[in-house]
Amino acid sequence: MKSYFKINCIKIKKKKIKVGDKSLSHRSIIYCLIKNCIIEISNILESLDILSTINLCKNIGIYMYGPINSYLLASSLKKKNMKNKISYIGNSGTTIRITLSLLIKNNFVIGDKSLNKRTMYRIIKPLTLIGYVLQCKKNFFTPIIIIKKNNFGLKYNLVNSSSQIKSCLLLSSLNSFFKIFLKEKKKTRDHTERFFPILKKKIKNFNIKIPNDFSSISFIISYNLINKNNFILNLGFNKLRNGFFEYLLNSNLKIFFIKKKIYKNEHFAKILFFKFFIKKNTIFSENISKMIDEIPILLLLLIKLKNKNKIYGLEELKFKESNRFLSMYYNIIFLGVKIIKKKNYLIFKSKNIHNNYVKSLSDHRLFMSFYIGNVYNVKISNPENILSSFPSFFNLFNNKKNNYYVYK
Ligand SMILES: O=C(O)C1=C[C@@H](OP(=O)(O)O)[C@@H](O)[C@H](O)C1
Ligand SMILES: C=C(OP(=O)(O)O)C(=O)O
Repeated sequence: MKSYFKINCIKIKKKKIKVGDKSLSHRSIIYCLIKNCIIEISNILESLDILSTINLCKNIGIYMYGPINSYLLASSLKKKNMKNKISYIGNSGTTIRITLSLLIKNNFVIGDKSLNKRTMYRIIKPLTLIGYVLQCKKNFFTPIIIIKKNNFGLKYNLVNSSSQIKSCLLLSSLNSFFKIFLKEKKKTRDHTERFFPILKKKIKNFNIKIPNDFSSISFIISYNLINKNNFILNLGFNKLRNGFFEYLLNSNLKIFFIKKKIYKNEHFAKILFFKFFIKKNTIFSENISKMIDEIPILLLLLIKLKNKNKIYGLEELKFKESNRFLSMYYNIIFLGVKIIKKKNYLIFKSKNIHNNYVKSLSDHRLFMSFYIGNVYNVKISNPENILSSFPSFFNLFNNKKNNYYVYK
């Protein structure tokens, strides 16, 4: 009663936000490749990365209706007979990494300029140990084609903390007689594992409701914290993905859980956020895998809130849409912030930001982070990047003070 009374006394900004979780949207679609079933997905993310997965599945022979109004219906009860197809998957690393083991032989997967420069060694190596024969470009770049598939067992130490590699191997073992044992150095998001009990059920009809994407919501959280607003948000709440949230809590963020529920093994929450003072300084490497996609916005939030900070364990940032470790470093330096780069960590001390240009390359999180960092008078390149994960971004934050330019 006491807390309800307090909530009624503070000014709250409410806005209905619908931005389905990217990781869960990818996974819900590809379950049709594993099981013969009909899947109805609501609040699916309608972004370019998800359209890449949809495209790939259609190419393999899955019937699909949508996405329309964040709704998608997929059926694999009767498959079209399509072989030797070429699937273009844009710059979606998750699409290729989690579906590769499910593809049939002689299907080509090709990405855009940025994906074609991201090494696929991290999945090709373990898949080859399982018995796959794959062909790809020099340096393990896409296009990739599966020549032969054997599914032997495997005991594998995941040296890279990556949920994409883990999911790829787990999914490859699904239709196999042999077992796969994986050891993770650091725990990573477990959406794939959470869906396994549901897949084992003998029903042919699933309904999946996808929660809002915590990574996209982190931009909204940061924007409101910078502007000192109280606000309520609905979001997905996976404990292996809420490192950004835990960091804010440890830095004295005050929150109140209005609602919590579990649906199909995934956690949903409605949270009221209010009051925030930064207290903490160092972020250690054991926390990074839980906030891997939120690092760019966290860096800008800390810079904006005038803080001195160290962030360790950033090696995995080098394998994203851009080498985020370097691209964040160079862009921040150009804005006049004192920042020191060591092998895998950054130390920075914030101060007022200069006017300058930011190159977001082909990286959606870079564009959105610098935009929310509210660095007025800074020109940010390639606004079209937002289409990868957050197409409604400009509906929520069009402050007309930021400028863009196109960099080719
Ligand atoms: O499994 C997933 O859906 C993802 C895992 C993460 O990548 P890594 O597995 O390479 O860390 C994350 O950065 C990506 O946006 C989505
Ligand atoms: C790294 C990301 O995605 P992907 O690997 O699917 O390109 C991301 O969304 O930040």
